[in-house]
Amino acid sequence: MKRTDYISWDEYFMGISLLSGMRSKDPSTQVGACIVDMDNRIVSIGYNGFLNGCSDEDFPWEREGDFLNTKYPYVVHAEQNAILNARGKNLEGCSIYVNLFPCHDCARNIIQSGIKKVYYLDDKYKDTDSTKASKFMFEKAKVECIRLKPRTEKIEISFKTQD
Ligand SMILES: Nc1nc(=O)n([C@H]2C[C@H](O)[C@@H](COP(=O)(O)O)O2)cc1CO
Ligand SMILES: [Zn+2]
Repeated sequence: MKRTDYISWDEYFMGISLLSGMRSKDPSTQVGACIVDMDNRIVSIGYNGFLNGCSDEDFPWEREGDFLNTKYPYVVHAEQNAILNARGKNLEGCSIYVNLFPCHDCARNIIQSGIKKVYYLDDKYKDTDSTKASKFMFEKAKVECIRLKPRTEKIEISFKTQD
């Protein structure tokens, strides 16, 4: 008889986003994104971090202070990294799973890339103009935004072996 406690597609893809976000070195917010095609194949993955080929040590993780001394001008968002990691593959009709609602900059890129669905978990910046602009653009561009309501709060993975 087949197992009944297997994880759903949504839990699987959001789980992969969360696991990817665990690679992030951002001390305050870790974000992961997973792009999936219409056949439930993973096309690309990303998380928020500094620039390829540059030492992380050269950039600040500060949230406050002079703009140039904060992370904000330098950090590449998870969604943006996922889109760019696809290396130009056609993303038309794909979905993106991201554990935090996309900012306005990522929203523009998501729309322009052809992604048609955004699955998200957290909306902690919902009162910001950036998120309001994202929602306005997604609505105009007919990109569907779906807040996932997971069945469980936690999924555990184990590296334990049986030998
Ligand atoms: N959707 C998102 N994807 C992301 O990758 N990020 C990243 C950018 C920063 O590294 C961090 C937000 O930092 P903070 O302002 O919560 O300390 O998360 C942020 C958002 C929120 O719009
Ligand atoms: Zn963003």
